[in-house]
Amino acid sequence: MGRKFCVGGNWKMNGSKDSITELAKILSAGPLDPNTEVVVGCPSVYISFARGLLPSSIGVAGQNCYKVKSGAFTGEIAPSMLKDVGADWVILGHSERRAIFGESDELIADKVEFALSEGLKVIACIGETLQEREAGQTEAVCFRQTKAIASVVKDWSNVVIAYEPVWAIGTGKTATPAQAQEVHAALRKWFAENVSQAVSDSIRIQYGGSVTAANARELASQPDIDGFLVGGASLKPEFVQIVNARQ
Ligand SMILES: O=C(CO)COP(=O)(O)O
Repeated sequence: MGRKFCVGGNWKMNGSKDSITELAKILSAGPLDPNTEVVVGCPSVYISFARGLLPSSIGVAGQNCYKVKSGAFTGEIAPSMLKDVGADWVILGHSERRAIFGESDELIADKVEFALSEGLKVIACIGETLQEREAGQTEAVCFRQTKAIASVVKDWSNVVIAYEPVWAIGTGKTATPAQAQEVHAALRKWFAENVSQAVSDSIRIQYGGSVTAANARELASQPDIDGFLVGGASLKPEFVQIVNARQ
């Protein structure tokens, strides 16, 4: 269908100059499948440093940003600042932002809208908790989160959706390829019915949650999985194999 496979690494609050230097060497050596778009989500204080070491083919993302240009918002970072230090993407709405920092659908939508308007590309994260899955609410939760994001997006070409079931994040409990495919297909149908067939056909939907070199190939073979958002394994040499999962 012509959707370019897109693999993101989300380093979360990990790393140092030393470890980023090592990782950049590994990613530079690759080789990385040229048919896969690669982005790494870097702690904001290291973006400039990482950008200087990574090959230009790898995009760099912030892991959060605020919803306005500048001002009295102690501790916050503006999209223009991320761009200024070398990021071209931002990850927004990660479940850790939602759960630990109390970010609402509405705040995330405001951030997505502003980041896009400032010229950043956005990886927008959604996903249900275990409790929600067990209560049969997986689709309802994912659709509600997606709807909030969709309400502010006009041009979808700079948006990637990351479906990350919260129960699979950092737990070693990966969704099975069938479980992930089921939600990805449901999301694509949601886009066809609520946005447009063209966006449904072109939007890239990543899977995230305990992706490793060992499970990436089978997940990548699913028709509606267009890439990954990788946490723990993105800090390791196996990230190269995950990037190359479609080869
Ligand atoms: O949250 C994630 C990526 O954003 C997934 O994390 P893990 O790959 O460590 O489970």
